[in-house]
Amino acid sequence: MNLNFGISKEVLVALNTTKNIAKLQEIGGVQALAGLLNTNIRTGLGLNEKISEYKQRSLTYGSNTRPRAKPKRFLSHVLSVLRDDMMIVLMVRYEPIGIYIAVFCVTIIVSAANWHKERQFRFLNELKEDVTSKVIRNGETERISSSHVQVGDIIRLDQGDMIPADCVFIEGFHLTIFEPNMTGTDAFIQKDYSQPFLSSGSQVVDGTATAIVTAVGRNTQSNSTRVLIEQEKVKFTPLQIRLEKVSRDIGKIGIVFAIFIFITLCLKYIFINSISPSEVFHTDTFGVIFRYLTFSITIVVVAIPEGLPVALSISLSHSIKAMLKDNNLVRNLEACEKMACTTLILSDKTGVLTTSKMTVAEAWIAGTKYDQIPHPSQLDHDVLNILADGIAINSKAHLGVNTIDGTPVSIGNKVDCALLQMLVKNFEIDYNRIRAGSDCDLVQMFTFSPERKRMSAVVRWDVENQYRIYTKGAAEVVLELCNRYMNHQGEAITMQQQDRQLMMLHINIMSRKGLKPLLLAFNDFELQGNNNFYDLEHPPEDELIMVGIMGIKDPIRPDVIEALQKCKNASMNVVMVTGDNLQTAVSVGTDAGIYLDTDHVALEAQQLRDYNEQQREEMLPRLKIVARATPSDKQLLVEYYKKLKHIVGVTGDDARDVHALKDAHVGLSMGSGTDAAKESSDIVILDDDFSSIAKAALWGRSIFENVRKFLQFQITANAVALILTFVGCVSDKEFPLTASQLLWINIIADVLGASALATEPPSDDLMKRRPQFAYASLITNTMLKNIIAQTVYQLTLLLCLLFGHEQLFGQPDPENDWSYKKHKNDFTLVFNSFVFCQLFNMFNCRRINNEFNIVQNIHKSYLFIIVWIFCLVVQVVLVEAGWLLGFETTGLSFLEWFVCIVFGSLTLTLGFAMRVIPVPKRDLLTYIKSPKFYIERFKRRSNG
Ligand SMILES: Nc1ncnc2c1ncn2[C@@H]1O[C@H](COP(=O)(O)OP(=O)(O)OP(=O)(O)O)[C@@H](O)[C@H]1O
Ligand SMILES: [Ca+2]
Repeated sequence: MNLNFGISKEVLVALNTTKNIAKLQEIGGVQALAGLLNTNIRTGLGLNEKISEYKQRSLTYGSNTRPRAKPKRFLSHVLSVLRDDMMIVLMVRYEPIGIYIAVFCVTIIVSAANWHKERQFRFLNELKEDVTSKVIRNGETERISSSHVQVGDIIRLDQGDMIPADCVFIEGFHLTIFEPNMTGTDAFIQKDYSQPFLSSGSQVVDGTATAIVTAVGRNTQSNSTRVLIEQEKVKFTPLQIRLEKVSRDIGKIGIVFAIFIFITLCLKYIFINSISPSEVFHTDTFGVIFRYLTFSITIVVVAIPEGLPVALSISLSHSIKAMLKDNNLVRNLEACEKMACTTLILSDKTGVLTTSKMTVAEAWIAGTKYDQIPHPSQLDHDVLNILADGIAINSKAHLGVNTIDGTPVSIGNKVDCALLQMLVKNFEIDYNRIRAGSDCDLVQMFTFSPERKRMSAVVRWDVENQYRIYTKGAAEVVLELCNRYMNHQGEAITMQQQDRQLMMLHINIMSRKGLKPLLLAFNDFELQGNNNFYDLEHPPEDELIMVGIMGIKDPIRPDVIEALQKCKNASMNVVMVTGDNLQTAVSVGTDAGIYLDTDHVALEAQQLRDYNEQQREEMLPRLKIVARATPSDKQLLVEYYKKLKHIVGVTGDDARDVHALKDAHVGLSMGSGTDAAKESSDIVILDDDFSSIAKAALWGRSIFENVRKFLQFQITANAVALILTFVGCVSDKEFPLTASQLLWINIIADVLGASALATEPPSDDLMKRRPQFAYASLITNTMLKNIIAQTVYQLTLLLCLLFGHEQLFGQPDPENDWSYKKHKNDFTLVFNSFVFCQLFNMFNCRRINNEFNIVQNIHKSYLFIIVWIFCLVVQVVLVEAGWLLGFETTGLSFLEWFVCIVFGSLTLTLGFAMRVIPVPKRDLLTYIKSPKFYIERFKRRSNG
């Protein structure tokens, strides 16, 4: 027990973990609980709660931050790179200083890349956990960061909110929460006095409530288990897994090469020096053999494309950062890759395709149609009052001002905000006065749901047992519930068949203009025997009196048309799924450019549900618009399209969209949407804009593209280096490239190449292609063509230099040629030409789809330029002054430098020539199956 509070942390924690109501009652219920926690269930933490007391609170009960693993420090990254066994082997041996420099460079660069990557993802994690909560403090509702929520805080929960900490229900209407369960059985649960315990991390799906916080941070039930789970799972994206495999396969080839080279070298040594078996273990021989071993290991290091996973990581983290600039917050790494493969997007209309800046454009009020909002003097007093009361009371929205810059902000449902705006601006009525007024004893609220497409509020009159219900909602739905309408004088008139038809006509006219027709109605009724309204399950929404229809305009976003066109070019289908009626949807869809051709289909969700499977399959490819849809329809659509082998992206903002968001390959939630939706999504579209989705696809595609660019570069360099070394070893040249040179080449081919090519900004051409097939070969035919051509060219060239050096340049004259120092000159020439070939080929690899402009957008690839210049400078230093560092090079003459540069730049010419040679469409590498496949097939054949 402590001094300030009447209840200990342990008791509170136990209360929520055991969900023990008896225990709560023993304490004396929530009211008493609040007392023990020095708080008030209506006004929240009090004024006298000074800063020191807030501190005392968090000292006693903890703070609401999620426990997390400590970030790895740079040094531990360095150590984990050094732990790489092969590096150690290279270091223990006495070697010229050059090798240490090389090892040092690799270590630092790889560690830096890993460290940077981890920081990036950590930053993202922080962003994605940045959730706010509404608390009542000093009687005012405040929005604070969830991490500042304290035990004893009274929090306000509305549809879509995330519950920030464990808490106990105080009061509310129809609170339904979605509790993600550790056992995987997620469930919707009704919460009230009988089930008052709310666990942190749950989402409010329906209703509203206030609750008192009882446990925060690591003391909450979900967090104590979550930490364990988070520590366990190291999740790789599918592409990462594939690249690991590619990397391993290439590594295996390298090992085979290395073993072969090792044996060849040893045998050659033994033969040439005709060493007898007894002399093999002689120290001299042993030293030589050990040197061969180190060399072979170097070959393995070169062969293993360590840069490949690094390239992907760099590309991923680079893309994620760039996507954030484009207002896409990536919550799940895998989503970036999947965005590249997405073939279909199920998009909401409101807010995504439209601006969601809603206004009332037209109205039908009490029997008269107005082409714009009427002046209040045009309306009967009673009519105006009922209209205003209905709008003010039957809504949870607010029009506020931004405290910082004074701009107006609207909080809550956008339709409701549009109506409030009309009250304030056109009718000059203060909705807050109505809400606070004596007429407004709100006893029950039936919040809006996309299924019911309407909402209602019930108020009690001063007169006993007299109540009034205000209902508003989708016009044709609420019209069904009305049997009377108000006329111009404010009298309730029974609705005849022809009246109803006329109303429908008005609704249709508004819809065809792309407006959302919203019907407002009310009814007075009596409820006998002091019935408790909290128990009322179904709202008394029948026999309503219709007051008016508001045509609400929601303009299309200006850049959406272009973005939709981009998706079309990229063969990404867009299907609009909306809760609006069919006519409104078709009108908006046509304007946006979704629904154009005669074979496009627009239908209501009900129709879709009624179709049989065959009808559906026939219609789905042409489907463009689904109207009157509920979140569960969205989920169904995801399922249908997945069956048709589509990679489906789905947008969602409502708490009820969580299932669709989770089921889809890529769940895209809206920045303005509910926390629940965000929590279940893979990408948060911060600005809600559809064009950001198109950009996400572009970045996703660019990841594949960049990995491929690097792959082409790396494989060429590897193949040439390995074959060259191999030929050198079996011939009389022994080591055409020394171990330190090979390591430098390794740095270029791996880490530097990865940094240069994996951070390339995407070109717009990417969005002119079909979506990436998720399991398409990573090496396309075009790449294969380039790899083979370059390898053949470079090898021919280098072997000519290696074996024909003297024929080409003549016998070096020791007196004139200052650079002639050792016989190693010809090796230096080979080394230098090799590096120059790679440097020029790096340009070729910038564009791997036969594009001719290989310097396109080069000014934006700043890392490419930096890396390239860095390589160039280091190379010149290594060649001209490398011997100082023990790098086993000699300087080159001007002629030799010229030759290296010309030979290197010829790779560009070759690259251009290759671009015109056509290749078959189907990836050749897909024909090559793993040995397992052939074994299986052989078994099948021999069996059948
Ligand atoms: N606050 C509200 N009060 C009453 N009725 C509403 C309200 N908001 C929307 N409606 C009605 O319910 C219908 C369906 O709304 P729903 O939220 O399902 O779709 P939406 O969000 O408008 O469209 P989308 O699915 O494209 O985002 C709307 O067409 C409108 O007529
Ligand atoms: Ca390597």
